Amino acid sequence: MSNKVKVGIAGASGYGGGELIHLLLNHPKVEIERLSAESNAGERLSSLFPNLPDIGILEKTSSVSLWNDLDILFTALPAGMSSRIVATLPKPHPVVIDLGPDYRFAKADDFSNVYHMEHGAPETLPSSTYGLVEWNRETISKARYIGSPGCFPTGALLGFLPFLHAGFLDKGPVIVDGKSGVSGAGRALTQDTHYPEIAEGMKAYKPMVHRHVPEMENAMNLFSGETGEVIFVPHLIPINRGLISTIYLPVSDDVTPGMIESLLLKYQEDNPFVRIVNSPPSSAHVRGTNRIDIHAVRSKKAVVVMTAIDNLIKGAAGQAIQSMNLVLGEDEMTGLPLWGAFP
Ligand SMILES: NC(=O)C1=CN([C@@H]2O[C@H](COP(=O)(O)OP(=O)(O)OC[C@H]3O[C@@H](n4cnc5c(N)ncnc54)[C@H](OP(=O)(O)O)[C@@H]3O)[C@@H](O)[C@H]2O)C=CC1
Ligand SMILES: CC(=O)N[C@@H](CCC(=O)OP(=O)(O)O)C(=O)O
Repeated sequence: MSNKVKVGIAGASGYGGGELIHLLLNHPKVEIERLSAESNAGERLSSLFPNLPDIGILEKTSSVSLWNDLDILFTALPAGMSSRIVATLPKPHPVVIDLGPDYRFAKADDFSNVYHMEHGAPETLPSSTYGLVEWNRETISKARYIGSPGCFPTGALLGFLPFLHAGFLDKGPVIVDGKSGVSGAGRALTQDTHYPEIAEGMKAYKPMVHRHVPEMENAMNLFSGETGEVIFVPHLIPINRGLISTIYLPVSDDVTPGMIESLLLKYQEDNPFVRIVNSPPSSAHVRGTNRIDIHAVRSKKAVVVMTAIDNLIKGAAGQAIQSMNLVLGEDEMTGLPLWGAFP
């Protein structure tokens, strides 16, 4: 009998779910036991993802018995769905790692204010935590429910938190300019992500009102104690994968380039998926990896921090597996790609 950890994936027909399967097939400690979908329930995995092997038929997410005897359940579902599934599961049930937003806020009201819906299982929130691994390892390793961060908050928080934590921020807001590839919007067709609408053009969307603003502000407070404003404007750019964040941080005069360099080198030393690079990072250099590349420059009154991640890996499936590794007591890098192909 195999002594591998049994995992299930709810939402296996989407981009997040597909990337989880791709990565978990190369993970030495786990066996993928169950896969589910909604409109695609009944389809074979390889007909939905010809890049993946034919490992089974996707069942209906709402069949509760699917998830009972697993060790880990990944949910890659629209907002509100994973907590509704959790509410139906008899206890004890697997540790739940949600790629969506249901477990990103500690309070049900905060979730409801941002997502305009009820939380499906508020009684589970005290056993949950935010899955930003580099800043929350200890708590993640003991949590029952993990809310993996959104893709934009991942790229931004991992870039600006070291500076805030070190007390370098001067008065003023943190400004984040985010640029995401189209897979960030999920697999379902919409007019905004339809090929002619997005190819050969770029645009900002939801300036200042994106749902990732409260998520960033909440995590900023949690991990650095700062309560300031995050000004965030996301942009959709015509690439499949990749997310770039350019962050403008007002800093006091006594923060020298030498202090910035030592801070970032220590950050890299402590975090195996953080790489400090000596020129602005490219989405092409992190594609297919769980890395975040970071570069920072000092101007007269600010530090500009530039980060690049693969939105489907470090921004979603890879980061969720990094959390799973902590829950399992494994090295956090197990089964995760540090380097990728280029070009
Ligand atoms: N894409 C990204 O870069 C990132 C995504 N996320 C988050 O991860 C989650 C999944 O995103 P992503 O994979 O991109 O989305 P997709 O749209 O690609 O996939 C959504 C999945 O949810 C299923 N689904 C849709 N409606 C329902 C429903 N009513 N009940 C149950 N299942 C349903 C779909 O099933 P079917 O195909 O059968 O309809 C599909 O498996 C979202 O919460 C997203 O915000 C987080 C970080 C980054
Ligand atoms: C390009 C694009 O559309 N990206 C998505 C963010 C993807 C993500 O991380 O969303 P969740 O917070 O729901 O997990 C957006 O801006 O809505």
